[in-house]
Amino acid sequence: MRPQQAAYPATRLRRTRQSAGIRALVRENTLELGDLIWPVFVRSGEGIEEPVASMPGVFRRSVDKVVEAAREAADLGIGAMCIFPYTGIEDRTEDCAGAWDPENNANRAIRAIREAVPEMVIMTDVALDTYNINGHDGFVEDGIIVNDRTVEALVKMSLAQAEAGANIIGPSDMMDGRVGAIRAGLEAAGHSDVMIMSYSAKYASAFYGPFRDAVGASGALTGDKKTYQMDYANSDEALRLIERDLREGADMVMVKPGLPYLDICHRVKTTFGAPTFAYQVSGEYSMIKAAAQNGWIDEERVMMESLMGFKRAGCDGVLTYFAPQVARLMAQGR
Ligand SMILES: NCc1[nH]cc(CCC(=O)O)c1CC(=O)O
Repeated sequence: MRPQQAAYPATRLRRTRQSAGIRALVRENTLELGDLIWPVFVRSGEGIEEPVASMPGVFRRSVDKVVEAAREAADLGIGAMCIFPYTGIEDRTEDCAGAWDPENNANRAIRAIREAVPEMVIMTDVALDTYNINGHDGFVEDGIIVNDRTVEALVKMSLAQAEAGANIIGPSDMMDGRVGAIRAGLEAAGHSDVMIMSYSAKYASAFYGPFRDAVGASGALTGDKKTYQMDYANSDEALRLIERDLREGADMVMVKPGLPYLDICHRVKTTFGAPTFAYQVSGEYSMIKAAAQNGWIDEERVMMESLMGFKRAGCDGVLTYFAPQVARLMAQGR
């Protein structure tokens, strides 16, 4: 589409910017609470809300506190949450068996939220890094990340989450063939309504640093994730990954990180027209928080502007740690 317009002064583009009411009439995009998914961190214990040092305003909560937070979030109008477990180094193993334990902290949280806040949409994270002794998303044999044995484990992990009551399974591991295998596993187990949001175009990014602190992976991780997460110099490859995952049965796809990858979001949405999400990751959140704490930027305005950027790029929704803050701002009618 090419806009047709008369020459100045017949066209003065400032006319449609002259007042708040006019600007509202011609506004092209909107941001609603229904677009947001709130990532939360769950840990063991009771009555615990432990701040994550590198993510101001973000906590690791015990299951009872996650349920409380879910209730408050729902009352504020947040419709979806994504559950990430924190695992200390003492509970990490080479065989990652905690990942498919029905009683792990993530699955206990899913069950408790499903019970206490039945309307909440619950998304999960599927990858071995939060249970792995070495912090990697797949099994490591002789220093190599092994694909197919990892995929079998990811299917078991997904099934345990679906059993616990998850609505959306979120494979974030970047192994090949996992979406198809998880879909087949869900169908065979009678979970045909459980959805998959694939972290399809997930880049090997330094913006995940604070998250790895939050889940206890920073100390554990040996090396980097470049043999499975994407090279940030590539974008055609992102489209191939998205197409592959849609063909394997992904209901929704995700680009991650967010702000430095809006070009990818736009290409994905215009190419495939599938439900497209971006993850505004921990490092993006912490950068905004840190600059605001220094008094260098206006936190609320930068938060809203960054989130609208995702909508403008074509995203249907965003995973963001800002979700409760956005909800409180909107509750004040701002
Ligand atoms: N599979 C793990 C996973 N799932 C979500 C994030 C990052 C989220 C964030 O930074 O906010 C990561 C980290 C990683 O791949 O190392």
